[in-house]
Amino acid sequence: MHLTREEEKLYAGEYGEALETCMNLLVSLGDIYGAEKLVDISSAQVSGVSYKTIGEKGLEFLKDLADQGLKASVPTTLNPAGMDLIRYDELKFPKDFAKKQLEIIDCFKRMEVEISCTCTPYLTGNVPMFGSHVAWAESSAVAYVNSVIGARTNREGGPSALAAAIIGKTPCYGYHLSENRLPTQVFEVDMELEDASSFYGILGRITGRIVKNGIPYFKFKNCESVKNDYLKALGAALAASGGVALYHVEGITPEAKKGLEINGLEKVVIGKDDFEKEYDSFKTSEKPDLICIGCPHCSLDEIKEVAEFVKSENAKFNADVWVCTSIHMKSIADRMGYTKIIEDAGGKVVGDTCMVVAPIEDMGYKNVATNSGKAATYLPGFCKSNVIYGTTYEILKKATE
Ligand SMILES: C[C@@](O)(CCOP(=O)(O)O)CC(=O)O
Ligand code: SF4
Repeated sequence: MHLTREEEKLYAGEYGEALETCMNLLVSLGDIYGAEKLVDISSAQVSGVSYKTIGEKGLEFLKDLADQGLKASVPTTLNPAGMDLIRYDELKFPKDFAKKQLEIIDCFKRMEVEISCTCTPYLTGNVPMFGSHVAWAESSAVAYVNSVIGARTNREGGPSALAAAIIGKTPCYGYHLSENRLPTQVFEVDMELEDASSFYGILGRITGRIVKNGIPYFKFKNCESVKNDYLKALGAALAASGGVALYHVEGITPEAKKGLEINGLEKVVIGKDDFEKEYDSFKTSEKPDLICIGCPHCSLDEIKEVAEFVKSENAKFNADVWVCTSIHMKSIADRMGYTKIIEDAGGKVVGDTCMVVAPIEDMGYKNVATNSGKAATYLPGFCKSNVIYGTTYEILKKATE
């Protein structure tokens, strides 16, 4: 890989061992994947924040970097933590877990990483420009920023995104190069799109399994009903059930709008039967003990939908309801009165964390209802939960029965 003189110095340890370690990680990755050079990034999104997912080893690694005085050199946001960083006691997060989680957060703070703790940084100020290079971790955020925004990132892991944030560069290979951003398979959705993010979660689960780590190109019938929140749900499910980092939607996503060659690609038609089969796989008589909305983290509109459910149904929840979001979005929901409506009905607007990275299995939750295709894919493995799947309305309704 070609390095500039300055990069060579970093690599040779002339600016200290800590920066050398970061540089080493980036150059090794670049060498493995055949990058010719490093490229400047305009932002980073770092994952690997929950004590549940990184454990003691991860905490020690972060402490070591922070102790050596390393700092992010580009705007850098952070993935969800394992708990609400304000209300962890009230929400009954285990005390020793909370202590460790706060230590992790302290490390990131010292490294000047924004303690945003959200997987939807593109809703809270980390919005790269079309075509710009970034180093993002968190598979749903990667899918969104590549596909909906048209910025360029590989599916980074926590350490490589952090190293890129510190150096301000990432190895230029994979999705950073135009020739690797072309569709590999066409999916024609041969039915009217439903006006629900759970529909897109199912679509993402089905097509993700087929396309694996390729680049799907979607053809939809009634594109006008597609909202950003639905693309957020689609990308998240695609990235969880397959290894997708980028997808295109005809007439909607920016690179598809500029025109992409799809002649000669294999075409798969997805219809009602496929959806029914997938919904059937979740049929269960279990009653949920936790109902979770917000994977990926809720937009303001999605929080409003829950508040409107409460108002129109005059709802009182008799199971725990978590509406997971960023503290940015929560503070607007507080102002708009949505939080009060939801919490007066017995729900909680939970900041900074989610049902997957929180230690819900240690908090006594077994049967978890979700409207997210991604959460439905990860809950059994990450949290040993049984999954109940449905639209926002359907799963909230279960909390009132
Ligand atoms: C499951 C996931 O959304 C959250 C866990 O990630 P982490 O703990 O931030 O590494 C990660 C991912 O899909 O990239
Ligand atoms: S599991 Fe879902 S809510 Fe949690 S960090 Fe990943 S996308 Fe966000």
